[in-house]
Amino acid sequence: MVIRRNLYLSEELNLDEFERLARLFGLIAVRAGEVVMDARADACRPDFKADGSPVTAADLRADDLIRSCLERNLPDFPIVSEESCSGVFLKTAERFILVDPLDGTKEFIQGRDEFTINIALIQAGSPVAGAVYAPALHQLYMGGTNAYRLDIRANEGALSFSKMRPIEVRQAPSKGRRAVVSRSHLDGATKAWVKRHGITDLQPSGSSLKFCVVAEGEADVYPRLAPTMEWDTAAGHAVLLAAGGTVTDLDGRPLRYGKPDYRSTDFVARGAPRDL
Ligand SMILES: Nc1ncnc2c1ncn2[C@@H]1O[C@H](COP(=O)(O)O)[C@@H](OP(=O)(O)O)[C@H]1O
Ligand SMILES: [Mg+2]
Repeated sequence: MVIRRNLYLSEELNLDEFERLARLFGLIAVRAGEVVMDARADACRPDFKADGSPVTAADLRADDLIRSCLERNLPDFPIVSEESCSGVFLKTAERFILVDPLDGTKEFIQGRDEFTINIALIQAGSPVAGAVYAPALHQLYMGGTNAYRLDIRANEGALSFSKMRPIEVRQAPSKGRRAVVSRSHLDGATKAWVKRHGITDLQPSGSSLKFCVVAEGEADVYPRLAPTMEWDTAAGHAVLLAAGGTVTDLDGRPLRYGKPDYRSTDFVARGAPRDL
């Protein structure tokens, strides 16, 4: 798939800026997904970063591609990416782009399909546009003003945005609520939170897909009382906001971006259950 220069600036003029950005991020994420899938054979030989987390050739190749596409299309936007984070804290940037070129690296290495490419725009500390793409599942989620899912056929030459469908959170049932939880990082505090709220229906999932599951009304809540980085959550957060959900810290304040070291706090992502 070819991404034309300045697609963001020249096309889709009838869309508002956040919708155009979400689509541009979707296009770039799908292109990066091809790179990740091509590198899947090397996934069983990861390297390890200084913090002990795994990194594969796929992470690095996708990161290169995403950065070069973003720099061509949005030259004025600073980029913070998991794999090429310069360590410079962009506190003064009103707008910046957060990238996780491969989220769910553990799932990727283990041969599972729940891994994603994530690109989001942060404006004044909030995610205002984002795309999450799961290449092994062929599922693209985009959130700007509205949220959409687009299922991609293998070897599709060009993305057809006319086939995307709007998604929104569901009204939580009074009984039988479902929580989506981390498959690889399900910790004791999150288990206790779920138990305290009387939820027994747990859906394990890898990567930022957890936000998308809530955004499309397949689950009611995603509690995360374990560490994440801002690039893990920004794109999924944008999709969920656009679908009508919320993401707050444990005191109920909206989760914000642009913190020192890009470390997130614990959070709860919700569809529509205001009492959870
Ligand atoms: N101790 C830790 N500190 C910071 N982030 C952590 C962490 N342990 C896990 N994570 C984050 O949690 C993400 C995966 O969460 P999950 O397993 O729920 O999908 C990882 O993303 P990557 O897979 O991109 O490294 C990683 O960034
Ligand atoms: Mg990640």
